[in-house]
Amino acid sequence: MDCHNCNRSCHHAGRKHRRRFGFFWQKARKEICEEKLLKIALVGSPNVGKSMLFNALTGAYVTVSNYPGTTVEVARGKTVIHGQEYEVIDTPGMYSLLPITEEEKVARDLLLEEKPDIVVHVVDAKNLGRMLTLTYQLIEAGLPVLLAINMMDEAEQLGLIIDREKIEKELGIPVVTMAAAQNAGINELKERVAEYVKK
Ligand SMILES: Nc1nc2c(ncn2[C@@H]2O[C@H](COP(=O)(O)OP(=O)(O)OP(=O)(O)O)[C@@H](O)[C@H]2O)c(=O)[nH]1
Ligand SMILES: [Mg+2]
Repeated sequence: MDCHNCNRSCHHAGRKHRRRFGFFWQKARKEICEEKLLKIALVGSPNVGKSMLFNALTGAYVTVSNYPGTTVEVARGKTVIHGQEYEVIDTPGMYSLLPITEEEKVARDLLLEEKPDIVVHVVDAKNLGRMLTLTYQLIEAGLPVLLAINMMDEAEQLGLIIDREKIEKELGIPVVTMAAAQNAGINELKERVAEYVKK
């Protein structure tokens, strides 16, 4: 049975509520399901650390399937932030919202069709300037974007200075710095995601 609010066959459409509401279950379920599975999509160029961030967020319960009609694999998992469950989608690498490769087309279609509650644009801190082009495209497309500047460990080794607050002001979206390979900045990212979806 699918839940009316979040369109999935889920635990809030399950036995617990049915037992509680008994005969009136069918009528009542629309009102009682306040919980909604929110979606986080991880997007960005190839090799920036999307899958590493995906693994850090989701842990063990992950499903991988081909995007319909393609050979491109999309991984989905779950994470919980402050008691709220989120589906996390690891999208194939994309350079632009105007797709050239099949991977880019899948990533673009996923964003348009799945309407994520938050789009985390993962970028490589060492190539920030070049990668911000996609950030602007995502913002212009009206998507709820959060910028995650990854590989800060390598950027720091190179002596690069990244002014997170300044970038945040200029872009007008939340910006976090992180090093997914070292599990650094993951909690900060989660906090900012929670803040963003609350608004
Ligand atoms: N030094 C460093 N390496 C990282 C970090 N995050 C990811 N990597 C490395 O970068 C490489 C690419 O990471 P992935 O997570 O596979 O990148 P991706 O964005 O999923 O790449 P595609 O799936 O090809 O689009 C791997 O070798 C990771 O170990 C980081 O914060 N610091
Ligand atoms: Mg990947």
